Amino acid sequence: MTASPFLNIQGVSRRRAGRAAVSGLSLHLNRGEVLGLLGVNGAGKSTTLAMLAGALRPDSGHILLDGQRLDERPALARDTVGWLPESAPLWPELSVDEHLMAFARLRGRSKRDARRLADAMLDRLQLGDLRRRLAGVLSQGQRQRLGLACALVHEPPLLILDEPANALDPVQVAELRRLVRERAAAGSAVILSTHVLAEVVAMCDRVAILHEGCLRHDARLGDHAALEKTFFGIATGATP
Ligand SMILES: Nc1ncnc2c1ncn2[C@@H]1O[C@H](COP(=O)(O)OP(=O)(O)OP(=O)(O)O)[C@@H](O)[C@H]1O
Repeated sequence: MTASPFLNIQGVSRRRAGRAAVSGLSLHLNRGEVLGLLGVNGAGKSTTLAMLAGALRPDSGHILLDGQRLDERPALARDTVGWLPESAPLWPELSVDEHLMAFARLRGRSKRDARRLADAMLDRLQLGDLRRRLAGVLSQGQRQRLGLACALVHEPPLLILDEPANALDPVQVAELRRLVRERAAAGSAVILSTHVLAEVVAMCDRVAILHEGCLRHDARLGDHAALEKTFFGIATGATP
């Protein structure tokens, strides 16, 4: 008997501003896997990720995490998911350290546990020197790193990253790649959206391509040239 997938998206649709943003999406992901979600602007990537994080409700269809329906267990996303949205939701008047403590506590960790996790994350993302700095005065790349740290701090089994390399310098992009592979090796399922095909090749095991809200491709990753051909075929309409 095959075990059911950790993340199981079953025929999910969602309209936004009167138009179909995601249509009948079915997709699954196992622990330890890294899935890259690709698509042109407006393809429905962020809408999909927001639904997985429990921040948007599907109009129809179901999302199951570890066999449980997200819509029936409101706390499930909070406990299970780490989400870096397209623009990291930070409080300008809180410090880097206060953010990490707040996120770990919001995810149900004890004060002592939160302290341990926050310290580990400050160290891991080289944010130690910035720990007392207010989020409101961080550079764009530093804010992105803090957003990433907030998504990761409670060591979530499902990690959802919406364009995680945005604003990061090349050193931090390399660190991001290591971090993603590390989380997957530790048993997390990771789904990330990006516009950079090289990021998918560097980080992912599988790639899914959305076009006009519909899943058009879901396969194990080939090389860069094969991915480029598939992506442009779908994006330009050359692949029917
Ligand atoms: N807050 C919103 N209100 C209304 N419509 C929205 C909103 N956010 C997105 N949409 C619409 O939903 C559709 C899918 O958008 P979405 O942001 O999911 O695409 P995306 O693939 O993430 O795009 P991008 O690569 O540009 O970030 C688009 O038609 C977009 O205009």
